[in-house]
Amino acid sequence: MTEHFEVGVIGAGPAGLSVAHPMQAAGKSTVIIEEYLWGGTCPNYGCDPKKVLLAAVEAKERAEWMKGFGLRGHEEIDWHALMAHKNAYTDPVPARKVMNLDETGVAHRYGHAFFVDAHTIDVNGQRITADTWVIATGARPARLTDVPGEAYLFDNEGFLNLADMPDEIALIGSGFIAVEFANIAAAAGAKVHLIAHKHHLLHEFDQDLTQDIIRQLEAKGVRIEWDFETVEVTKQSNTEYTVIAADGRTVTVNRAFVAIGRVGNTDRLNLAAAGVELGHNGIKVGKDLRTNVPHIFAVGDVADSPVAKLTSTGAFEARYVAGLLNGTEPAELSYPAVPVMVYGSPKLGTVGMSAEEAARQGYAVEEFDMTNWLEYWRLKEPVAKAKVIFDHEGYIVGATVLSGSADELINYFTVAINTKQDKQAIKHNLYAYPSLGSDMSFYYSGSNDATAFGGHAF
Ligand SMILES: Cc1cc2nc3c(=O)[nH]c(=O)nc-3n(C[C@H](O)[C@H](O)[C@H](O)COP(=O)(O)OP(=O)(O)OC[C@H]3O[C@@H](n4cnc5c(N)ncnc54)[C@H](O)[C@@H]3O)c2cc1C
Ligand SMILES: NC(=O)c1ccc[n+]([C@@H]2O[C@H](COP(=O)([O-])OP(=O)(O)OC[C@H]3O[C@@H](n4cnc5c(N)ncnc54)[C@H](O)[C@@H]3O)[C@@H](O)[C@H]2O)c1
Repeated sequence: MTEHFEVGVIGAGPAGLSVAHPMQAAGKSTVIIEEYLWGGTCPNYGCDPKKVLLAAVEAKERAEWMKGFGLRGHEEIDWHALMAHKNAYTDPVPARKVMNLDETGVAHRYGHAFFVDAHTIDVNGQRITADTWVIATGARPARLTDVPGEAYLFDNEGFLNLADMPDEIALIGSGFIAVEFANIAAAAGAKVHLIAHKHHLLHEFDQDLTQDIIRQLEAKGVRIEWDFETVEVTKQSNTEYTVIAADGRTVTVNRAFVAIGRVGNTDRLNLAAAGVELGHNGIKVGKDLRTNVPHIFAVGDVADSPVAKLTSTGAFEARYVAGLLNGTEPAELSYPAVPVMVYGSPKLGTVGMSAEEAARQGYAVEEFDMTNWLEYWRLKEPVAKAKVIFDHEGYIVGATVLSGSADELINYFTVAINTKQDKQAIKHNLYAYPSLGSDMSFYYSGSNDATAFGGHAF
């Protein structure tokens, strides 16, 4: 028997769920299909568990800064207890997502979905038709090709579920995941080798500020293997693996992980049966996130859309498609400024125009050290820097922030960009005092006394 719905969604990650719920709420019969963990990458084996683990790393680091300023002793990460804390967050996620679907009345089917024709999919041999399909199948870790022994490598899911932190690990990659996991593993006491195949880390970020990230990683004992092209991985035992480079260098560890980017889950959808075309980086979509087949949309990591592949952007795209289908969104999606964060120690956040692009456009780049701001000074935080870009009219158009609270501060700059604020506008906002917001406001008021260890000259 074939079931029919007005809207069908493939993939129950942040993007799929963010389109399914509002469609059902608008009275459209909606079904969502998931083949693995309800909730998808972010809450199960991505952003959220990573940030839960980071809680202990941040607490340990903050305690270290305060040594001699009111704290003494030595903090150690108890990986088993930390994992239990993480599992207390992740274990209930899939069941909770299903409960939410039941509460809002979205039908859900468990299994692998693939197209039979442009209106029909197959799940476990059952046929489902829908007037509108939304593909939200996300992405999976890219793997090294033509590397013997590659299958010995774990990925992000393996790392975020490690029952024990091995004594020595290798992270192959030099992007978000490699840097974030290197920081967590090093704080948990592992000897970490970060294997970069070129001579840079986080190449899409401000390369001046990434030097601080490199210094901080090295200070924590992370060994960065530059220009290391992995050609083979060998297994000596269940707890000993060797990663071999083209130039003969070797790194022997207890566990090695791969984090070299992600590829969209497009290959097992039988897209040809639906006539859906691929772009360079996922499913080809127009400015309304419609594929070349008018009743099929793609959102989130799987869509070849012009933004960073993040939970925030995926959910934003999904809400847009729901709004478009419900008649509340315009025919073209326009994205606000997208803040992008690397959750290392320190954290690195960026939004809007980069300093490099600003130099090309002749825009003003204001660079400043924030360690004297009260919020940073009281914590004895060693590194806190920012670069803020102003256009010719004085409006903020970009910012990059490096500090333990960069994830919060970048949000202020994101709002400043989206609401077209200049220095004057920031000064005219009232923020809770003392807080990062008030520090920022004082900075722009010119009343921050940079020479007096964070004391504000009122
Ligand atoms: C380690 C890690 C850390 C991250 N940290 C952050 C962060 O801090 N901040 C941030 O914004 N982003 C972060 N991300 C990125 C974020 O997780 C993704 O951008 C986000 O999950 C994308 O959502 P999505 O719904 O498009 O895809 P996904 O979350 O991947 O969901 C897609 C779902 O579709 C299912 N599926 C696939 N194919 C089929 C099929 N044929 N049939 C049925 N179901 C199918 C999958 O099983 C999956 O559950 C991180 C990613 C990783 C890996
Ligand atoms: N904080 C966050 O928002 C966050 C955190 C983690 C992941 N993510 C998302 O997940 C995606 C995947 O993260 P990622 O770190 O795997 O990818 P990435 O795209 O951030 O970085 C991949 C890195 O691997 C390197 N690389 C490519 N091929 C290689 C090879 N053969 N050997 C060694 N290095 C190689 C690349 O030069 C690049 O620096 C991110 O792009 C992002 O969309 C976001």
